[in-house]
Amino acid sequence: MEQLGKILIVDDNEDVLFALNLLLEPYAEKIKVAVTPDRIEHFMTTFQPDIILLDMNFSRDAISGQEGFESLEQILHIDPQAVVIFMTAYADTDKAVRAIKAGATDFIPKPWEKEKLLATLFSGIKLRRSRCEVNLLKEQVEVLSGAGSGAEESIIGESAAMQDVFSTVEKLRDTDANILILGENGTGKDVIARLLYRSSPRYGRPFVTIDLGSIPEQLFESELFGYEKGAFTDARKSKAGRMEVATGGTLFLDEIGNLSLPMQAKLLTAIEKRQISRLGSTQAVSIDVRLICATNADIRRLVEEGEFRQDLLYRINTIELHIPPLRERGNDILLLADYFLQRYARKYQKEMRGLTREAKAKLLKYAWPGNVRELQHTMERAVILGDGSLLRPDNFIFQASTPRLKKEEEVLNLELLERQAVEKAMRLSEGNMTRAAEYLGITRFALYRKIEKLGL
Ligand SMILES: Nc1ncnc2c1ncn2[C@@H]1O[C@H](COP(=O)(O)OP(=O)(O)OP(=O)(O)O)[C@@H](O)[C@H]1O
Repeated sequence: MEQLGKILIVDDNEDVLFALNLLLEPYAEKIKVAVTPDRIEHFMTTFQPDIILLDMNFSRDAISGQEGFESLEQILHIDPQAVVIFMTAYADTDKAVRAIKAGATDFIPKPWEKEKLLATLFSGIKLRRSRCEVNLLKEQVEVLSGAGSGAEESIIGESAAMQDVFSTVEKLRDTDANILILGENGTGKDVIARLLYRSSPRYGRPFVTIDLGSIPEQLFESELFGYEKGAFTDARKSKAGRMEVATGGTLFLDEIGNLSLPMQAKLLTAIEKRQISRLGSTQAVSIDVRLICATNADIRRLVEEGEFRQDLLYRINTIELHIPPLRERGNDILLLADYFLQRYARKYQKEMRGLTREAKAKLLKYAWPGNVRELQHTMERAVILGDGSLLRPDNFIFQASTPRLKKEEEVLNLELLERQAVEKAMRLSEGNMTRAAEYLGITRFALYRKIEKLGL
């Protein structure tokens, strides 16, 4: 049987309340009654009714309907999507017209005819549902209008490493698989996430981003799942969470490594059940999102250290895309430098054509720990401060001038490993050389030699 949702009846006549309760109980999800209008606000925030049956006349002034109009105004102020159906024993068309003009949905004279009352309530609930849907669509449109940003941006990359990335994106063109994008800061994970979205069957539907690195932990839940009015002190009106807004489309969770363990559990449940509940609500909402996640963290190490749930990782990494650091993209550095030079020369109206040979060599030699973002900022600074038609080496000043060791190289560097082992053994043995040598499995004499060699 079709359901009427949650109904709030506001009437001071106990017989009316009793009769309505009896009549509507088989059809309603839940019914609450308020015998005075001053209880309306309480029920609007705690119960969030779908339909409100409102008596026009309370005791103060029995026939003008004034109190009813005041209550209607109060209800619509709290929830502009509210469906309010007026009831009065003094039915007259003038008041009905006034009530509809003031925002009521319909009007029922008392005593009512059962069939007519039910028909009015059923069209009321339909209206309520479509109003809520329209509201969600409006939020989605807002999101969509922001999703195009960056669409006109070119993605530069001719190196083999980037061509690999593009060919994987191409293979994923018609799939709905969840993707995990891994890469250092500034490598272009966000750019690739948007490319995946634009080449997916969900293009044109919402693309919703949450940067988990930039929102405070206590807001994660309300951002992801939304909340009902009154769920917490500042929740003055209900709001759909990003998962709900993304429904039918794509949800991009940036910096997923920042998600706390309790939130990981909630996200996992939402993905598995394909439904969420807004904070302050017990009603489940179905969601259908394609997940793209990104992180610069070593996610497998986080799993080993118990900081990231393995089962969640399996859910989000159907396909893993590794975005190479800029220092592994060879000549792409120069292509990107040229691209940013043109862009900023246009922006700052400078007559700049390119870079000298020496400047190019300097850019190619540098390790770019901040990757494409660092190159972009470097070029912007150089264009602003530079003069002449070609940028020279002295237009580029880097913080780190020697190439950094790559992470894996650091891990495999024997001397570094030896130094760390000796330092650790000394720490554990609290300076006792015999014990330290035992920890390391070498003689005391060999340990002295090592300490000398490593300059410890
Ligand atoms: N291949 C590319 N071609 C052109 N511009 C790029 C490319 N890759 C990245 N960019 C630009 O570099 C900047 C950093 O890229 P993006 O924000 O996508 O990196 P990220 O890996 O998501 O960074 P973070 O780890 O900080 O989230 C952006 O301005 C982006 O437009």
